[in-house]
Amino acid sequence: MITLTDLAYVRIGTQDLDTQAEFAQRIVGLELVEKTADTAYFRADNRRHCVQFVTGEPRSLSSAFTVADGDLPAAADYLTGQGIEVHQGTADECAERHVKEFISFRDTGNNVVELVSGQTHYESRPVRFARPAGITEFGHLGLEAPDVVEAQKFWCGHFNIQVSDWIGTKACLMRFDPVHHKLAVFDDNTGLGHVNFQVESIDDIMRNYHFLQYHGVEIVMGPGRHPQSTAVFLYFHGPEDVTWEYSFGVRRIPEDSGWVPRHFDVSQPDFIDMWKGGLAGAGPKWSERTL
Ligand SMILES: O=C/C=C/C(C(=O)O)=C(/O)C(=O)O
Ligand SMILES: [Fe+2]
Repeated sequence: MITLTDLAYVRIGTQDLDTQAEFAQRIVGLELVEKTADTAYFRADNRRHCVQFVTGEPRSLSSAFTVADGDLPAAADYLTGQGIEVHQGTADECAERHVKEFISFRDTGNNVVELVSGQTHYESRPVRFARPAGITEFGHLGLEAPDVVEAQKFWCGHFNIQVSDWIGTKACLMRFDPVHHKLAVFDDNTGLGHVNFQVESIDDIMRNYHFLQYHGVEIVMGPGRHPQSTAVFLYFHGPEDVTWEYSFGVRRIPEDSGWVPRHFDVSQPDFIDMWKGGLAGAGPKWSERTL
């Protein structure tokens, strides 16, 4: 069993680094920490960076979690013993990621996952956000997998991960600390579902909504409120199909709470947005009535 301590970063390939970098700053509001000819790093909290774009094929490259210093060799042995192929990060790869050490492997959705130790943090320097989106931290990652049940067994079987909630068998929201979920797996082929940032208030959600609308950014969903985590959310599309999310007010589940995962019924109109609860049994549309 491997103990995850935090989320570390996500690495995303891009065919248009400049556009991604401009969107991440001007629209998402992140701090650009460093940009070279083929990579750009973005900061949202004390981590030196949590998002890295890398020139190449536009797809998710890897998602990373932190383990305690000294835990990586045992983690590598454990995964190898389970028949999972493990790559040991080289010195150059570690330098590129700004970590002391990392290993990588593939999950059941064929997503590359990295376990890192010694991620560089800037504990005292405030984040120089490119705009006041209200971001407080890198919140969670949504990954895709063709079989969510199999993915859940993988994550809960090998890591200190527990299920917080199920959305049919279409999604599983999982935690490894009191936050309702830092990892969500969605039913799809493979790849990155979305990148979440927590924001400070519900006002930030609404201000960001108007800001995104003003800029003609495609809103995927929201503003709404997830019944699972009770977070108020706003999802939007960036270049090359990257989905971003702001959310506020994620539920915390204390370790001794005896939490039992709930199963949300995907046939209900409010299954992922409790503000749609009023649609249940709403009948024919008033606007479409025949006089
Ligand atoms: O599709 C459901 C999403 C639920 C939540 C939540 O409860 O906050 C997410 O943010 C997520 O899974 O990403
Ligand atoms: Fe989310």
